[in-house]
Amino acid sequence: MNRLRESIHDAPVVERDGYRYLVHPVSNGIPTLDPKLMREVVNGLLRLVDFEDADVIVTPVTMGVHVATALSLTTDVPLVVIRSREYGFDDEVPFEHPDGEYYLNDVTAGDDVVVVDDLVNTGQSIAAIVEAIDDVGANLVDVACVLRRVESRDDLVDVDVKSLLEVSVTADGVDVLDDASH
Ligand SMILES: O=P(O)(O)OC[C@H]1O[C@H](OP(=O)(O)OP(=O)(O)O)[C@H](O)[C@@H]1O
Ligand SMILES: Nc1ncnc2[nH]cnc12
Repeated sequence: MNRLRESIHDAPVVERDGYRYLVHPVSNGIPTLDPKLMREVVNGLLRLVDFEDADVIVTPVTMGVHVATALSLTTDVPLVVIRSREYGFDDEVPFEHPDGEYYLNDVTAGDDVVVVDDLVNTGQSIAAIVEAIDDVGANLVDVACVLRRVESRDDLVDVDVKSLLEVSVTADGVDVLDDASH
């Protein structure tokens, strides 16, 4: 059974400032995240992403962390979380993110990096992260997310993002466009 696809149809949609927000266990932490769904997500991403030679998995706060943690536990690839708080370490790299200033730590030149997030919509967040990783001289191996909203796909500049499920959130509900999760 494809739990991820089913979970999309069960997910509530709330409207916030004219933006349709899909409330999904993976991308919001509510409704309750079933471990079986999480396992399916992890197994799907393991098939999609090349972790073989990765030195580090990078994810931004907040809702990419549990996905990246599960992948780190499964692959033994260490994890770095991009924070919105400054720690002041020597190699800390501040960068502009759509949500304000973010900080990349512990990724250095030559590292092979896999970027993971729960959801990509406009791609602006991912684009900022990829630029920061490029600026420190690290190599981008793969960028992957669980859910890809396609409404704003055209805003995404020059970043190849793999996703388990492409979804469209319309006034009539949520459509699944492409499913790579099984
Ligand atoms: O492709 P974009 O349009 O840039 O949007 C994608 C970002 O939005 C979500 O984070 P959100 O801002 O909801 O923050 P959160 O993870 O702290 O909930 C998601 O986790 C991505 O990081
Ligand atoms: N966490 C999220 N859930 C649903 N839609 C989103 N669009 C951007 N972030 C989102």
